[in-house]
Amino acid sequence: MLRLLLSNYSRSHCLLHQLPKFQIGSGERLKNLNKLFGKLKSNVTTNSTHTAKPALRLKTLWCGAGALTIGLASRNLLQNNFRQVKCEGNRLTGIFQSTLQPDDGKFDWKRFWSYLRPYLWELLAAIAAALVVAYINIRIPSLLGDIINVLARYANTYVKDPLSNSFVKDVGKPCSNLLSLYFMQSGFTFLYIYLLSRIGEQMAANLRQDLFKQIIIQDIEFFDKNRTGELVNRLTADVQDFKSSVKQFISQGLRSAAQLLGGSISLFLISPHMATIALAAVPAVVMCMTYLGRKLRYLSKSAQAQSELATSVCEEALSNVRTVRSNACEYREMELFEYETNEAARLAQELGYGIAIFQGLTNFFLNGLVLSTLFLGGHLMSTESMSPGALMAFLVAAQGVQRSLAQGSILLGTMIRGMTAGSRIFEYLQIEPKVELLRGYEIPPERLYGEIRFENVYFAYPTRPDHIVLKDFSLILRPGETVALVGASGSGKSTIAALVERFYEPTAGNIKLDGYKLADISPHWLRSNALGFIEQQPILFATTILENIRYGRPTADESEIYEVAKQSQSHEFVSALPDGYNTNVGERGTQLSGGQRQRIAIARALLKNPKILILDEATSALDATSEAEVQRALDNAVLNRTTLVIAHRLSTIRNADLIVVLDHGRIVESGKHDELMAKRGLYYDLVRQQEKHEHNITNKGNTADGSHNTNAQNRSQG
Ligand SMILES: Nc1ncnc2c1ncn2[C@@H]1O[C@H](COP(=O)(O)OP(=O)(O)OP(=O)(O)O)[C@@H](O)[C@H]1O
Repeated sequence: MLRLLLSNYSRSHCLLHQLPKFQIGSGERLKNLNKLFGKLKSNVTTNSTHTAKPALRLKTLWCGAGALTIGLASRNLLQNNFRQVKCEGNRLTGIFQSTLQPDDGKFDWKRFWSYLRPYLWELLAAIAAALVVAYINIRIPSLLGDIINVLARYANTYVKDPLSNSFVKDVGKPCSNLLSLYFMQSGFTFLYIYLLSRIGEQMAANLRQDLFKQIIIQDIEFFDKNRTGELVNRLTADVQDFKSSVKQFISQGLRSAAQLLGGSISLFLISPHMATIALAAVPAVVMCMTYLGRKLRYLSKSAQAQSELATSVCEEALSNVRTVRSNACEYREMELFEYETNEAARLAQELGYGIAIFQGLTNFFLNGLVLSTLFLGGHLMSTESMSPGALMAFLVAAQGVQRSLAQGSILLGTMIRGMTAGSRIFEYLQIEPKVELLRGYEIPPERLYGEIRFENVYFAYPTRPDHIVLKDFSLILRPGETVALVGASGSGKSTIAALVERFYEPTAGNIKLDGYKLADISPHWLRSNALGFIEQQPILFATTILENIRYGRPTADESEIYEVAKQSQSHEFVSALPDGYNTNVGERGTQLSGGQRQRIAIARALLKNPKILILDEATSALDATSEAEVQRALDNAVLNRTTLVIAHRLSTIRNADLIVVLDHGRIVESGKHDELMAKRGLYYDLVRQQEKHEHNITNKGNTADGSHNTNAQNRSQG
């Protein structure tokens, strides 16, 4: 689908207005990624220990917290080993380690700030409102105390006439004060929650848009390496997690921080001596908690990566449901999904255990604080350095501090989740494509002839740099000529087409279009103006036929669309459909036959009126009748265009001006059809095989319907 998108105009055209905003540190990021991929390549065993190791270290730390931790450690170790065994022999073999990436990057605060900065005033207003609410919360107990004091005064008094009684007067003032505080509290609560939700939603939308932009402009190499499910997960679940954590952290964090500050000041005002002793232990506790927090962040990242893997299993199975069904693999997919989700749940539980232990330790520290206050305060009371009332007030204030600290430890869990999700989003935002879509020349229409030259091209796919696919490949495609590439499977035919499309860059040598190096030409211009690409199995979008054709050139009007539909032999069958051009083709075009999809794809390519056409085995997946129809469409399409045909069938080869026979990325023979037939080389063998194959198809056709429609006859009818 992405290749289609790149080779067409419309969606990439929209990118003109959405160029990446962030270009910082891409080199370093790529280096890190390369390192990471290098590591991941090593072997499954290393990876298994790699994921298990930090978890083990964390567990060693937890040992102090009791036997529960030891049980957990051994259980997890067993499960990690089990996972390695279980992954062998299923379609995820070798994949899970690539998603469980080590915690390499720190949270990018600078980037986070760049998303927050546009909403600075709203944020400041939200902070101010939250602080007012926190202040009101501190004030409310003392006003409640005033009311209780009045009530206590009248507790034993018999009131004859409640209205004439001074009680109403006495209680009226604190009550009206409290009421106005309640009003203010609800007003400011509304304000800060509303503002924070606005900021959160806008930030999330910006993040999603930037992430999508950044992903869709990546080189094809990026998509070879990353699974669609993973990418979609980052765009959805991670952005969602990040947004809710930021909102929660700011709103609750502000309240707790304000209360913590207010409480601590009260503690110092009541007894500076005891407050100093109580708070002396805080730095050690903070250090310990920070260490634990870092470990929890690693666990959180693994849990999120695993949940991403589970999503991609489900996404892949659902989007390829026909393949699943035809291989009767529903139950296998269920098992696989169950296994992956259980694994995600296990890791999330492990994180939950970590957070629970963290909070348990926090509570222990806080309770210890109360106990030592009592102990110390009692001692001070015994020496008459402190009154019982002051001790009581200190304890109440200490409890307020305790509550906000306990809340803080819960918030730490939220922060860890949010930072993990954020760093996973920022990780992709930083990757810059090697080939920029809009950078480069645009050849003026009057100088565009459509000559393609390969000059001593060497190429290896970035994912397999050691496997050289093209070796010293040179070829000229003259304007208006049709060149057919033939050769055994894996000989490099599709690779040549991909290089013309600039899906990849040659490792060495040059490819030129009308004398201009392809590397210097804008890939966006090239694909939207000069090249038309028709794949073996074209993919349509889940929209109408009209819009699918228009995808080739969004500015085209309906008459132009009907014209190319006629040229591609689509008009007749489309007009016969109940909704005509407004027929929805279903997901990936499944509601049309293979041949119909192919003809719509040809129409789409013709709408660009490209000088160069690339046909990647455009008819090889079709039956004889569809092939004849598509062939007629192609015969129209190639007229006056430079055409590169990746051929498996003799029909296309016979019409070609030049046939090039490839073997392991090298040209072994080339010439016209008859010349090659005469030479009896590799090409001859290929032709023999194909003639035999076509003969079999013809015989089958005869037996099935009694007709004598050979491929050749079909073509001649066309
Ligand atoms: N995206 C990719 N990443 C890594 N290697 C690839 C990729 N695509 C193809 N290859 C490898 O490159 C070689 C050439 O593949 P290519 O698809 O060009 O062959 P082909 O001649 O078109 O084959 P077929 O006729 O079967 O389609 C093969 O060894 C293949 O495994």
